[in-house]
Amino acid sequence: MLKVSNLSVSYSDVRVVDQLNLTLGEDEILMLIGPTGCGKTTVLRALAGLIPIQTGEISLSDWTASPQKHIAPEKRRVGMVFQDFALFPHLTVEQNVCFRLKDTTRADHWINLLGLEALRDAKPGRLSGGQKQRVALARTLAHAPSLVLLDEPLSNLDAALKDSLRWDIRHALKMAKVPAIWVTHDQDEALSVGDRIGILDKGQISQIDTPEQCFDKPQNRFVAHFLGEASFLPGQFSGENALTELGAAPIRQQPELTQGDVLFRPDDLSLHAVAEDGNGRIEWQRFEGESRLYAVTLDSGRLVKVRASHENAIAIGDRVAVNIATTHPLAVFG
Ligand SMILES: Nc1ncnc2c1ncn2[C@@H]1O[C@H](COP(=O)(O)OP(=O)(O)OP(=O)(O)O)[C@@H](O)[C@H]1O
Repeated sequence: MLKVSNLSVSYSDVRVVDQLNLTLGEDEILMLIGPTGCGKTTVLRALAGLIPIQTGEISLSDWTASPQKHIAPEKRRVGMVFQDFALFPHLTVEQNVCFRLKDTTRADHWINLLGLEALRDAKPGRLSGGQKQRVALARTLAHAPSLVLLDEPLSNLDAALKDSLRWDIRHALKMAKVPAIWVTHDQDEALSVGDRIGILDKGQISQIDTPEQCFDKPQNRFVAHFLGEASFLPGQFSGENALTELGAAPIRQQPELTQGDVLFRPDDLSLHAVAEDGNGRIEWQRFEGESRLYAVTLDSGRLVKVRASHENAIAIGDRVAVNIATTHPLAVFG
């Protein structure tokens, strides 16, 4: 189990990670997500022992590191997978995976499991991006790490490959029964692949929870905005209901609040075109394949985003009626 308490890291005098706490279960996958420059890679580098830490403790199975007690990277049993694969170009797939291994049984297991058998003798230059990343993962897992850190492992791959490889990586990590922290910029990846998500903001964890909780019950507006499209409408609260300009909405009760903003995800609203009346006008639309995302400027001047079927094509500038479609309680903020 990984336990990180009060971890702070600075570059020169600038604090980049600030009093970070987290605990990871035995085979848990934590997705670390946050705006550019918020400190995600720095957290990984600190856990791997590649940079000194200023406060706190990191402990994993049989070691504990602190500012006073640095543990060398090679003593930590932490495996890293990078976006640029970091393979040795002059070595074959097998030699890359077995690099510095005395017992290669485990290497054979991962070469097999990650579908690399036919490529054993190939050099990295001949491999596709997805194959290279499988080799990098096989090499990491063959060394029986106690923790795996993945820094945007899929960001150099095309969309179709990303989608299948993310599940292969998850499956392999679960088979290896090893905890992992996986940094990504991709919100869909974070929501779908992780057991939990940690949303980092300026070096601090803003929320750490299951994907469902982070999406449905964001702790603050930053998290609400960061994980998917978010529109806010002011409302008067009464028990489990809010009265908004679009009518009554079911809300998650917050007894201390009598008014505030209601969070609407694009699927919480519906819209249809109207010849006249209605309550808004299409500002822009984004075709998403199976669906369309519309931005509607309501007559109040507020903007809401609504997802509709791809068949439902409405022109920019057209009048629409927007309604509350959800029956599940929505998050509210004071
Ligand atoms: N070696 C370094 N020396 C000084 N400052 C650094 C160093 N590495 C990173 N930083 C700064 O620390 C902050 C956090 O960087 P970090 O790479 O951890 O962010 P990140 O969340 O991984 O960003 P991104 O999503 O863009 O990869 C940034 O402001 C960055 O400029």
